[in-house]
Amino acid sequence: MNRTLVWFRRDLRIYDHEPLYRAARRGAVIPVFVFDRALLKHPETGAARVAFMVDCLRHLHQDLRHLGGRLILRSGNPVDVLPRLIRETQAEGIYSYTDCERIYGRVRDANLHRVLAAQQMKIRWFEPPASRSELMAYPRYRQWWYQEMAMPLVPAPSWVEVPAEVVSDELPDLEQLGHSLDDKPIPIGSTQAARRQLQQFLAEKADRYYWQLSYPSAEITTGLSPHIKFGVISVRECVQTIQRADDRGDRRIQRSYHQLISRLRWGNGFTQRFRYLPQLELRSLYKIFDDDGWDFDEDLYQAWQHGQTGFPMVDAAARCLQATGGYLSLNFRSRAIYSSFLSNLLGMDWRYGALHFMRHLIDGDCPIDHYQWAMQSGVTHCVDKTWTRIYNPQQVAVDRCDPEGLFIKHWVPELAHLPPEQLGTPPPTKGYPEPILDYRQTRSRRVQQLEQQREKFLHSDNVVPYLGRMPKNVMPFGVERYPSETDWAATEAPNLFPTALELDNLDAQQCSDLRTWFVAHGNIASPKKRKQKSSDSPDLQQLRLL
Ligand SMILES: Cc1cc2nc3c(=O)[nH]c(=O)nc-3n(C[C@H](O)[C@H](O)[C@H](O)COP(=O)(O)OP(=O)(O)OC[C@H]3O[C@@H](n4cnc5c(N)ncnc54)[C@H](O)[C@@H]3O)c2cc1C
Repeated sequence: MNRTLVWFRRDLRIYDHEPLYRAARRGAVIPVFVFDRALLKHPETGAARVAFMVDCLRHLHQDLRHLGGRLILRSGNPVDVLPRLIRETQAEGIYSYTDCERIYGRVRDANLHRVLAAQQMKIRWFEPPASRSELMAYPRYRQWWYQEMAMPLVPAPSWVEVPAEVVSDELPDLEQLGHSLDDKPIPIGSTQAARRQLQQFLAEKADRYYWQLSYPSAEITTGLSPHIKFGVISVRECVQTIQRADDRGDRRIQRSYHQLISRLRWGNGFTQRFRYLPQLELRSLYKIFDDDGWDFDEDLYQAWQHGQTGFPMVDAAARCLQATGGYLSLNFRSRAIYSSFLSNLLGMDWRYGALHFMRHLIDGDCPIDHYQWAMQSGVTHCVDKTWTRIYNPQQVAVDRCDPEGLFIKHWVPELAHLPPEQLGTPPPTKGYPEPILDYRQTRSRRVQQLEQQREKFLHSDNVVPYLGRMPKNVMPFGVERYPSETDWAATEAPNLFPTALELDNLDAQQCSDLRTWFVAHGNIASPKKRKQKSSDSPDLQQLRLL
């Protein structure tokens, strides 16, 4: 009987999983997950996310059990573990999805490729839905994405036969993986839980989602992000479930569905950008922003991390992130206000912020997190000059995101006695710090700086010469702050799989296609246009600022 090893990574599900389905049709399967120290000890790895992942693995094992199989767990470097497992099980080779989340994973997969080839062993890579190897312009990708989402889901295999003699390690606990819990509540990690979340959203929240997205206290979003990060549910299944759901002819629900599907597409789009340009994990999109350098002040960084800036909306977000890992309670808008404060107003390198987020977010996903950070810092979509988004963290933030002050009062109880209209700039209060910066001054300094930096490339037809290149040194950001396993990064300019775009070899058409990934698109109104539409109802105005 044929035997195939199916290597799970961030695709911890049995449904809509092509490698598993095809392997099961070939014969026996060895479904394996490898606890990889390089990832467990990456500076951006957070304990809460590892705890969630362990729960996903527990449920994946149970789901495989229902199909007659089980999950085989191993620990070590996959480049050593997998060839050994192939030999031990006499499997013909490995089926797996490609993964473009991190440079580390792409270095590992290139090494694995080489080691397997040297031993005449095979690996077959599958493209995850919504991932493309070739460069295409963003509008075409967007169109293709909808076609891809409409493809039938791959069914779960009817049976998974795992050879009886293949043994698995025990599922480790968090301490055995080198982490300890920091009191963040961990949601259940399973396909069933993700499906329940989505159903609950459709039944109870869809009529308000679009309208209350900016209010963290409304907790109106789906809560799917950690599940999507680990691939416990496929984005395609989410999209099809939403499209099938009854909208009851309600325009509000239709609008919410549309908005949610767009957001799912944005997430995939960020991964695709990383596929083209893995350097985005370590660098700003345009070289000039890193060449000019950033400010850094450890005391201010600490104040920002611990919610001691004197700006209640920022401090509430800071404390919420540390206490909850952001799950459901730290929505897009509060993440954006919080991040903009560090990079724009304090002028600090966005990578310090992205690092802190990744160490705490349960849904921490490198392409989304790093790209969002870079976007909020104004160093990505800036060919369009209007795209300077510096959030005002004072009363404007309270009025637009927390008009009743519920979020702030929950996380900054020192201010619970104040009315909402004082929460933007609270009067001196015992136990609560004075503001650590002057908003107007710092904002205008940043706007000036960004405009000067952008001048360098803003009027060029071809921006590719100005983009940051893949660095030779791939050491992750943050290794000097947190003990990490980084032997893999010792090689200069390592090979990557999938390979990155070679920016210096693009033809004119490719340069122009690439540019479309980094400009604002038609369906996103520029701040100027939003102002012109100010005759809209307050609800509509507020939403356009998302
Ligand atoms: C600085 C910053 C860092 C962020 N870091 C992450 C991160 O590490 N992981 C992460 O999943 N999201 C991140 N986001 C995006 C967004 O805040 C979260 O996706 C959302 O809060 C997750 O909750 P949800 O699944 O309930 O959201 P829902 O609104 O229900 O969205 C469903 C899914 O759509 C996708 N999505 C939603 N909003 C966005 C967005 N703005 N950009 C890209 N994809 C989106 C996500 O996959 C999300 O799970 C970040 C945003 C900012 C501003």
